[in-house]
Amino acid sequence: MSPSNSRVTTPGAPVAERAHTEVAVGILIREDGALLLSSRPEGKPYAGYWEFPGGKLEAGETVEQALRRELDEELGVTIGPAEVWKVTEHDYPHALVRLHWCKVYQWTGDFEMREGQRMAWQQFPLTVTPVLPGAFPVLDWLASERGFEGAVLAQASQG
Ligand SMILES: Nc1nc2c([nH]c(=O)n2[C@@H]2O[C@H](COP(=O)(O)OP(=O)(O)OP(=O)(O)O)[C@@H](O)[C@H]2O)c(=O)[nH]1
Repeated sequence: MSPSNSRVTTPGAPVAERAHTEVAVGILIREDGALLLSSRPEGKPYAGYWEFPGGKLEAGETVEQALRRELDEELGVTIGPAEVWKVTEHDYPHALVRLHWCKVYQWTGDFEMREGQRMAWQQFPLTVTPVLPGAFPVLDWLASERGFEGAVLAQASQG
């Protein structure tokens, strides 16, 4: 389930054509393996779509710093160590994004949806809908790591 405008890339690869927007994304994984998804707040492109929490890097930030700041701003939690696991790109009409995906197993604080978004802990198949297309490749990798072979989105959430 990888749409043609999504692709895997190599960190540090040369950039051609449109400039990329660099994005840090956190895959928060609970002890039972559940994954945290949140909905995009009103006023943003793709408002209401479900995504992994994160946001754009600011000037001078590393991916880990940006992720720590975004998760504090959006969810009110302080994350433990976060290392980049995968890098993908997605070409949206509004932006060409490069997504730096980090798995996060430790955090402190109570979840607070500070931007009016919703959150859901999800196992495969995901039941939230719709999901941002830029997240599809990573969902496939996470599912295959777990030996989950069915559709990653439950029937009702496939669009
Ligand atoms: N956080 C997040 N962003 C994703 C995912 N998949 C994906 O394609 N994106 C894209 O990455 C970009 C993230 O930008 P954003 O608008 O959420 O970032 P931000 O919070 O810094 O926004 P702002 O400061 O402009 O308000 C968007 O273009 C979004 O469509 C995902 O799973 N999580």
